[in-house]
Amino acid sequence: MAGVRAVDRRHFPLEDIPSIVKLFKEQLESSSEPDLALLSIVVGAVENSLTCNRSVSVQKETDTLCEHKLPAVQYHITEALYSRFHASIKGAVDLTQYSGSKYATRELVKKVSDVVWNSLSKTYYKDKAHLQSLYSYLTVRRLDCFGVAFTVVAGCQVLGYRDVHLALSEDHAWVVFGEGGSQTAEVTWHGKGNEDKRGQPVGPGTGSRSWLYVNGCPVICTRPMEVAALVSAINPSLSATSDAMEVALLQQELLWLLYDLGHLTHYPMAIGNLSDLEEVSPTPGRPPCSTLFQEAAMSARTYYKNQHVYPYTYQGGYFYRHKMYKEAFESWANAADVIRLYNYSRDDEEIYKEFLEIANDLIPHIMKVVSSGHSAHSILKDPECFAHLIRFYDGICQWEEGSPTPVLHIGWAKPLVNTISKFDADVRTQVVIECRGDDSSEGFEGAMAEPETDLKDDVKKKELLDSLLREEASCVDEDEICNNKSSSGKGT
Ligand SMILES: CC1(C)CN=C(N2CCN(c3ncnc4sc(CCF)cc34)CC2)S1
Repeated sequence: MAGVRAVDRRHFPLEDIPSIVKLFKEQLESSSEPDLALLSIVVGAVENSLTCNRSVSVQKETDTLCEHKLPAVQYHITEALYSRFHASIKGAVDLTQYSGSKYATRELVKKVSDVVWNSLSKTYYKDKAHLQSLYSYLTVRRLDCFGVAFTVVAGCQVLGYRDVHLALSEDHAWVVFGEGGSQTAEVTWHGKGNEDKRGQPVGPGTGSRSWLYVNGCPVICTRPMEVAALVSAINPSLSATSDAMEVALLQQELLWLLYDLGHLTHYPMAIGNLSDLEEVSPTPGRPPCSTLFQEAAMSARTYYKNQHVYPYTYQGGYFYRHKMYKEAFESWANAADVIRLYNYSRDDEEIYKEFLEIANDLIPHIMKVVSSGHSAHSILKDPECFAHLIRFYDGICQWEEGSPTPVLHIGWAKPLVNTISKFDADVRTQVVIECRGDDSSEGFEGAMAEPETDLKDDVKKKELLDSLLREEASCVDEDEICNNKSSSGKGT
């Protein structure tokens, strides 16, 4: 039985960001484990008070830079919620039922998941914001899918199990437990209308090569990384168009604390979250966000066999917003090099939407913007840009190959053909796209190499490309293609 860790009164009331950072620092540097329940209740209380049922006009008045006063987090509220969580978990789980082993069993993990699951309010909108913390769970009995997984891990910590940890893919969360974290268990739901698999090991997901389980390379959290997950999950959004600045600043400060303590090194998405915050309001003396986006990508390559997509879409989005279009193409091509060896399955909608937006919204927008200019340095005359785009589209085509669910449809073909046909033949023929043979594992590693742009023709790929252009020409305005071709001096 874990001793009930008294909430340390000394820190309260928490009235500003430095006092909350100090609480987190002490928890992270104390000898025993950081207390997930305590920290989640505290940041959930701050987030709730600053984002829920607040008129934006009020927000404007208090947004002066000098005062970062937060609505005070009182000791007695925190202590009451903390005790309520301890009592509900310990009251519902009779530990004498679960052998004397210091390791959790599947039955124990499932029991904690059931206690959380069955205590949630019956009907609520699961995708709403601000449902990720223990504050939400303990006050309104509402949690999102990540929140359920996090609360199960916090519950197991209350029961004294130090082996139960959060496992994170880019769109799902589950737990590992047992000696060496060798066992896995689903503890929450995923997506809409899917039967939950709670209690089952993370099974065929990895076999079916679906992105949802990142091909066996999830982020396996330590306790401090679970703190990083709860901090990453802080949601400063006040509305679809505005954020509560104090909540964003709190999240940024806490992420820097975790970064400095080394707890983000193996957590690419948390580094990406910090980079996004730094892009909006850079912290003096800290690395630029462009460096942080690169660190996130390096973390995914170093620790997760480059099987994560988001580090490259974080980076591509940054370059796009800063009109660094060639760099954006390269990041998106790197993202496609990740997805190409997955098979698209029904659980992968989130990443499908990500690639759809890049291919059919962001790239067409770039093409429109650069087509108006006539600079000699235009990306339309740059063979490396063309190479990045081909690598991007080819990665999506290969993603579809062998998948149970189709990816491409006519809606993809029009923007694709429009984009490619913006590059003149004399630019296209400067690009070599070497086929990396059939060994997908070799091809996979190779995919990370820079695309060859030697000035040699690769007949096979070029024929494929031209046939694609010809074939799809019927669906795009004939004249437009012909005009483009005639301007490049080369008919089909
Ligand atoms: C490039 C982007 C579209 C920008 N934000 C992105 N994300 C925001 C933050 N995200 C995350 N950030 C930290 N940790 C986690 S764990 C997880 C799976 C559900 F548990 C998601 C996620 C998800 C991805 S990807």
